Amino acid sequence: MLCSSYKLLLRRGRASTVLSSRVAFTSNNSTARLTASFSTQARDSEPSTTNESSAAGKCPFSTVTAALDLANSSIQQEKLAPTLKDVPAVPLLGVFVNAIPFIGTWLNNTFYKNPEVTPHNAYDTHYEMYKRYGTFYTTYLPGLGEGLWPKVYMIMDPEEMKKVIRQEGAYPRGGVEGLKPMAKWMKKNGFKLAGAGSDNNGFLGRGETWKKYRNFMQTDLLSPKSAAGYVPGVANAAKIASRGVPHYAQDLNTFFNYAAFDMFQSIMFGQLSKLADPNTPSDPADVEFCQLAVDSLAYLIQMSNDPKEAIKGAMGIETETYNKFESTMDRLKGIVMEKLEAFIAKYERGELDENERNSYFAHAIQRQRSEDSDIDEFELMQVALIMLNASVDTTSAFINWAMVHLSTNPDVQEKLYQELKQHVDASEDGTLSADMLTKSKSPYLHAVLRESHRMTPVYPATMFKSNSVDDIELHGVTVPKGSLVGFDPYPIGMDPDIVNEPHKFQPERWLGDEPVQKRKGTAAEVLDSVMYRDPFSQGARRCPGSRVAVNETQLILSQLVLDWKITAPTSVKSYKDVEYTMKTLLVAHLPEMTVEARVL
Ligand code: HEM
Repeated sequence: MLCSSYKLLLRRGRASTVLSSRVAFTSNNSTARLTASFSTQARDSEPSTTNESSAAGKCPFSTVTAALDLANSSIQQEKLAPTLKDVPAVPLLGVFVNAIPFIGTWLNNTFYKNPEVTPHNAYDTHYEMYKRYGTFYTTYLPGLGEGLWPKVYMIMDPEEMKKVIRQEGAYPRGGVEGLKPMAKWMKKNGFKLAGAGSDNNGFLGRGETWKKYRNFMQTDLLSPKSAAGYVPGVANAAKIASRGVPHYAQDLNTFFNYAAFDMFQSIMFGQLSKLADPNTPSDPADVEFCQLAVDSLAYLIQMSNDPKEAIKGAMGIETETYNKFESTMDRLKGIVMEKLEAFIAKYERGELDENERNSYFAHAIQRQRSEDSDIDEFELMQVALIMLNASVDTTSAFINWAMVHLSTNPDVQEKLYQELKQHVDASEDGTLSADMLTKSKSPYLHAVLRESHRMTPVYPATMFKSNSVDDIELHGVTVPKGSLVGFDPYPIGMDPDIVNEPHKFQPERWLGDEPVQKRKGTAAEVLDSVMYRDPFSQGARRCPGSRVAVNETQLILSQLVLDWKITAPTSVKSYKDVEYTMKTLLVAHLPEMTVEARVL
């Protein structure tokens, strides 16, 4: 769930073509120097945004200058500090000139030349934008930006993004804000989470309603201690799930959705749903829920990403996609509410077992029933529904990409196996524990996930924030209060001027202090910023499920690597041979793998 609507402009693809010329970065032999690249030289006054294109022509339908012709690119002459560039766009549809009926493609090909966006090319598109517009540009994304010109400032400098976060105020903008159809569905269903009056959009908005439910939701979930408390249950769920992998070798996408579901069920209810192990019975309602969770969010994101859908939605039109979304959510709600009611009844009868009593939901019932609580039981169930809905294909998307890299880099998989094996060999019962997964105990495991995030983030732009409090200076440009600023860390991590052999999966880049020291003072230094580290965003809206999602990912990958040697077919040599589709996030299409048992 997240930066949903942005996916628009920027989707998919392998960043197979890379450029050596770059805005904002200057090369000193092979080493690009940071000093210049991210320096923020103050300007006397706010410049108008510039489109430094060599204008193939003026579009007859707008005042916008036509897009940069790459052959005549002036990028090489770019100054040291990034100059704000402006992506050519049309009113309402923004950069999606193609979406204009009948003449859109001609118009775009002739004048605008904006990259075509498909559900399968986010990585390529993001890199292409970097190539054309550098590290600081304005783009126009309906469904994300607001109004006639849905403007979004895109930046890549972590220190500049921190300034935006500091200007967010008490009610920061959330990635979920663009999910208007979800707010509509919640209202139709009488959810208090939907907010009311001036606090419209509730949990998805930026007011007291968000704060109230966010506080309730993240308690017992987000702190390191709370998340660690769920590790034994998740480890158990992962161990059972791992048994199912040979059965799902042809359909690992389903396997990881089931595994993510199983692991989160152990957190939420302290129960073992065992969907990923076909040899144990499972509840058909759980199987149906998994599919509904994946489908409902995919429809939701599709509505935010498709400019026509976004505009129709803003006009109150219920499209075919909206209707599909609504019926999927209705069914999902039916399943979830029944499950929650059954759990509450069991709680009231005092029949929960020890694992269930220690679960997130059992604690949440206690908190909801405490004297100082301002949450009623229906609100509690709404919070749980949102969490359950967000817990399946977000986590599985993250795991999928790591599996792509492990299965195409057997040496990495072997090294990870050796690291993990020494821990389980030394343990009493051979079970993975929270202690084994710390960075100091399992540095290679952490490095594998960091490298996977660099090359194949679940979405290239990790956060969209608004400077709600005041105007702000970004790279010397005054950005008016209330602007939307997107942070796009992906391209820099894939730039061969900054990262050696960026298409090679090398966890060693993140091992120990030496690589960090080497990056210091170079353009690559930004990669060590906390802002570049993971896909969960930053600030008060950072994903509340981030810690448990990381634990789940580490546990299932570790268990799989301990139990099996998993190898991609020879036709899939690296992540570049793996297609992907934008759903809730970028979902890698996992190929059929060879699964061989390890002998412990
Ligand atoms: C690897 C898996 C996951 C990724 C990559 C991910 C990523 C994100 C991101 C980027 C955001 C937007 C943050 C922002 O607005 O700045 C977000 C929000 C959210 N995530 Fe996650 N997430 C994951 C797993 C989960 C899980 C397991 C849950 C279950 C609790 C969850 C629940 C939510 C909720 C409820 C929000 C909205 C929070 C708010 O607006 O305050 N996510 N997530």
